[in-house]
Amino acid sequence: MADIIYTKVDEAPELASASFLPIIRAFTKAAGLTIGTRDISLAGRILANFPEYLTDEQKQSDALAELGEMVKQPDANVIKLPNISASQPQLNAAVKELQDQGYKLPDYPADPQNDEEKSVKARYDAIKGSAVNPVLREGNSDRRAPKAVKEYAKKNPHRMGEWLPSSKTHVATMGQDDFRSNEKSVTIAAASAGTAKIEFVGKDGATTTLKGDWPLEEGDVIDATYMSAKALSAFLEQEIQDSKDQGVLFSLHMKATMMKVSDPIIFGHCVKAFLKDVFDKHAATFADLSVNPDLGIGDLEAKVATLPADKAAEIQADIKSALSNGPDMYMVNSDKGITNLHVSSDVIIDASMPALIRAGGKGWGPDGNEHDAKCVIPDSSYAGVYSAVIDFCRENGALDPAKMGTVPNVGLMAQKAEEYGSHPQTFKAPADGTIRVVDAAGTPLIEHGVEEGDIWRACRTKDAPIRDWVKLGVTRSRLSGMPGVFWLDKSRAHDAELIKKVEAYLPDHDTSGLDLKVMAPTEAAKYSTERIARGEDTIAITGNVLRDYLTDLYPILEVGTSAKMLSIVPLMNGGGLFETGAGGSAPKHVQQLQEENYLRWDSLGEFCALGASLEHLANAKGNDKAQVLADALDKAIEGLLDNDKSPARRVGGLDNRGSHFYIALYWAKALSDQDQDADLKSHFAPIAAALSDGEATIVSELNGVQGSPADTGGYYHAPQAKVDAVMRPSATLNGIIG
Ligand SMILES: NC(=O)C1=CN([C@@H]2O[C@H](COP(=O)(O)OP(=O)(O)OC[C@H]3O[C@@H](n4cnc5c(N)ncnc54)[C@H](OP(=O)(O)O)[C@@H]3O)[C@@H](O)[C@H]2O)C=CC1
Ligand SMILES: O=C(O)CCC(=O)C(=O)O
Ligand SMILES: [Mg+2]
Repeated sequence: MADIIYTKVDEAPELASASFLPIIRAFTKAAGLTIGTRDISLAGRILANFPEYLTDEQKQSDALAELGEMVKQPDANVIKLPNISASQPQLNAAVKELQDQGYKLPDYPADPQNDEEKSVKARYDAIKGSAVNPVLREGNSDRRAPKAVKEYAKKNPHRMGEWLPSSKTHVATMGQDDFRSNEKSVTIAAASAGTAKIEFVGKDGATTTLKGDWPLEEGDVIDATYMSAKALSAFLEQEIQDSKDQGVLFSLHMKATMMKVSDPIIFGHCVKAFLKDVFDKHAATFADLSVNPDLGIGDLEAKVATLPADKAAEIQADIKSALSNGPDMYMVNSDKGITNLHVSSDVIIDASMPALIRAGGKGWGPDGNEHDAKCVIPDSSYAGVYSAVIDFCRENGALDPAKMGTVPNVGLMAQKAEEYGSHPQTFKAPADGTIRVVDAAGTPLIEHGVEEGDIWRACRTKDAPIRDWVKLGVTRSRLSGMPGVFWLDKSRAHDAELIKKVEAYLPDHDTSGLDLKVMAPTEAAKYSTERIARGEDTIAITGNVLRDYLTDLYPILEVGTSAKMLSIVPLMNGGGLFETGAGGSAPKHVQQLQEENYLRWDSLGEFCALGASLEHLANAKGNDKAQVLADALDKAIEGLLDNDKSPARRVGGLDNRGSHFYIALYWAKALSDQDQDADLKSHFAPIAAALSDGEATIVSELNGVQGSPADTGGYYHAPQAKVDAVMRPSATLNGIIG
């Protein structure tokens, strides 16, 4: 196995890899280290799952499965870049692109008619959504802003929108009949351990098994809950009307990628509520077209466009008038008319809510201008966190990045913890009846009366990850000297079980002198936000969903983006997984590259992950050269920030490729300046000199290509040679690195 595995992904970070990976390879080779790659891109995962449709040359191994095994080994050292968590439309588009390239893949069978189609659908469904991270995360999460990044942000505060006391921006949430309010939770006792099942019992007493094999171990915390479909619809209709009455944008914020079964259904309810008249009037036509509201207005429009012209025009006019009669909608792209409800994966809560708060509580409206917004977050489990921050900003004005403290996160995520591992246990109730979890001994553990269409789900949190998470919280608090807050609500069923475990496991550690407490999420958000405003730091020790939300929320407010975060996953078996940043794969950036050959992706997350990975390698294998590389990279990162060589946003500035040149230059300089390792010093001295002498030429070669379209030959599956040609345009730099 290579010393370090670097993942091949999609979109902007993958484009960046074409430029950065050759630099990594060249630098680490000098220390005798090897870098392997594994393809976890959406296209790569599709190809790996359909070998029987491909020629031998087209076949690809299942790199995700391999990595899933690797992360359980003590010597694992994996750098994980963000990948696409595909919605249905993204999956369809990737399949289409591959088919056009000559891969004879089957279409996605929305309504499978035979065993083969069922198998195809099941395989595609497994590729959808957040299918990668949960497999690799065999450890809990430690995400924080590196010191150099925080200091840079204080000296160079990013722009924050103004928060006015008159802002009408607010969060709307159900508060009843939702996942939070219906939750029940138990910790599995020895007598209940074994293979549990999930059943639906109809009004007539007939029992159907929804899931027959759910292995539970003693100590696991399980919880189950449901959201009432009727209550959800009524809530959405009321909030749509209220947006219109208040004259604020209507927006829906969810995580249809991670919560890939439940949230598309909730999204579909919202599409139907917003276009209620259209769905009522054209019910028969929509049934013929197999319109599925869960796929969004984008899919609806595509299906309507296949109708005879006059019918299509009639429905298109009805959709248009429904959109204009309703409240203004929060837009994904107002120039192109793409609304919040076009595709469920376009607006993802972890990124969308912080961006809105950073902008002073504003979202983009259909007129291309910023407006106050109603932020609909149907389930009330975590909605209060955003309300607390919004309320704080409304009362106190925007937070000041020049003075703010920091909120690092210790997140419980190992082994598919909590909601983010729940999709195999999420079901839409087939009829009125009862859904229940029955343990191996046949005893019902949890049950709920449900109505047809209700969304029911069960989550599991394993005991070993909880212990590890408590330990990581204590360790981080000790090392950083910061107080830590466990964001747990004793009035919520699942959290109450977790609090018992936290109380039981904390005494295993030396907590003397540490300030550790438990607070409900809304209070914790208020407390932590008040503290950052005063320049004070507080570790948020949270469950998996809040890990995801807070590691975008606070970084985006503190340092402008979550791309600059250090994101470490100490694997439970001793290895290291180093995630880059905390954000996603930034589709907008790819578009900009295609249109004007400019990539504004900031690879600082990759730089930080590489540094942490090298340091881990040094410690785990006693490799001194790896430590020298890590220390020098640290200096290079400081240099990059101090000299402002991160990518600018627009053509004319230094882009991603230019920032890679500077990291190489500063890294080589730091290596030739150090005295711990004479071999590395002498190896890098001429490289540093060549890079330094070539600076003007290299920068002009890199920047010279900007301004006209770039062709990478594909979006999901671009030929490497084409990507390399676009991403490595400086012959001078390539010569030195090569
Ligand atoms: N770990 C993972 O694998 C993750 C994957 N995803 C996936 O990523 C995709 C897009 O998600 P989305 O919610 O749009 O979030 P993104 O983080 O991709 O985009 C939000 C915005 O954040 C800014 N941004 C993010 N990263 C960087 C960076 N490195 N450099 C500069 N700016 C950055 C960009 O802002 P601006 O436009 O202002 O430049 C971008 O448009 C989805 O498929 C999603 O599932 C999402 C989160 C994590
Ligand atoms: O895996 C995903 O889909 C997103 C992950 C994410 O947003 C995160 O871990 O912060
Ligand atoms: Mg996230």
